[in-house]
Amino acid sequence: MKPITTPLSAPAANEPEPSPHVQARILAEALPHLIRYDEQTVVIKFGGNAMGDAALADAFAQDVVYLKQSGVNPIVVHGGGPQIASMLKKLDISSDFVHGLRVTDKPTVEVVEMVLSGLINKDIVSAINRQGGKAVGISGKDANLMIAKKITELPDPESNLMKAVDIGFVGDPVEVNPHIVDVISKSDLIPVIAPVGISRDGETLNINADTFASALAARMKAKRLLLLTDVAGVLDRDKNLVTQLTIEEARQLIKDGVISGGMIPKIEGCIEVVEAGVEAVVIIDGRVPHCVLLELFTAHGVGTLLGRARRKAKGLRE
Ligand SMILES: Nc1ncnc2c1ncn2[C@@H]1O[C@H](COP(=O)(O)OP(=O)(O)O)[C@@H](O)[C@H]1O
Ligand SMILES: CC(=O)N[C@@H](CCC(=O)OP(=O)(O)O)C(=O)O
Repeated sequence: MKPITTPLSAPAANEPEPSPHVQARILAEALPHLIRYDEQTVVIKFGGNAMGDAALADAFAQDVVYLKQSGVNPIVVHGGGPQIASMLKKLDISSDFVHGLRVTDKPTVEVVEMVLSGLINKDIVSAINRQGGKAVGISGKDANLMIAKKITELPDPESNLMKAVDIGFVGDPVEVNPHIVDVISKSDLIPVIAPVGISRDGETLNINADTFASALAARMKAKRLLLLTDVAGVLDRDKNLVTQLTIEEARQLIKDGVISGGMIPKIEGCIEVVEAGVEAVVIIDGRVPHCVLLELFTAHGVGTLLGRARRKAKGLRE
């Protein structure tokens, strides 16, 4: 694991505009990346923390439209943890987390669905459409996209052995039917998906958005899965950014407690995705404007890469 000390940060407000010649060169330099991702599926998970800032959310929407216009096939899965938390607070409903997952009773799952499939989904759809795209919002319930089963056991933090739990209406994907996503994205439309699933007996289940995006990316054999979050990437014990992780190193960081909270389902999802044959998953810093374009269309990576693709040198990707 090689820490880097200078992750790419947001540009300064007074940064000078590049000259037209430089702009043209930048476009020309993007060409090999455009060819590489032509007609490839890229699943992008837009985390609830990453969507807090309106300017950043607009930059994200612009990146998604840019990808679609460039011949890439972007599929957006969104989170909304902080937004669910603030709605629950308004309604005076308390909420706990176990192993990075929200304990979800019946009233909570109703709020989760309203916030994710209603408010947030339509906000993102509108943001993409404002940038000239044509987004369509769905959830894992539509056309049985994400069939899930209630989680009944989780690793015990002390023994690391699986232990029976009851965390309510929280689901783990068991069957992914991406037909509806294929139909939408084969046209000029961009699918935007809320991470709500359905059980075989018709119960609504709250699914962690990283887990949802990972299951979809794995099933669709996506070229890349990008997970946007509110940190520079995975941080080691000394809070340095880890630019690249193997599956074994990732598992060890969870066991050692260096990876905790919401980073656990992210990393567990990443491991499954890479094992399912997706070339690479990247956890990227959603606080950096245009982080999606930076990651895909420049040689500068912006987070932690887990997968088969290797970085050439510090901060750079092959
Ligand atoms: N080793 C780690 N490196 C980076 N972040 C970590 C680590 N361990 C725990 N975290 C936490 O995981 C959070 C990201 O997960 P989460 O809150 O679910 O974000 P999102 O809403 O973007 O999915 C970080 O803000 C950080 O608090
Ligand atoms: C089971 C579970 O924890 N579900 C999540 C779903 C939203 C989510 O994952 O949002 P972020 O990506 O913004 O964290 C929750 O209720 O918060």
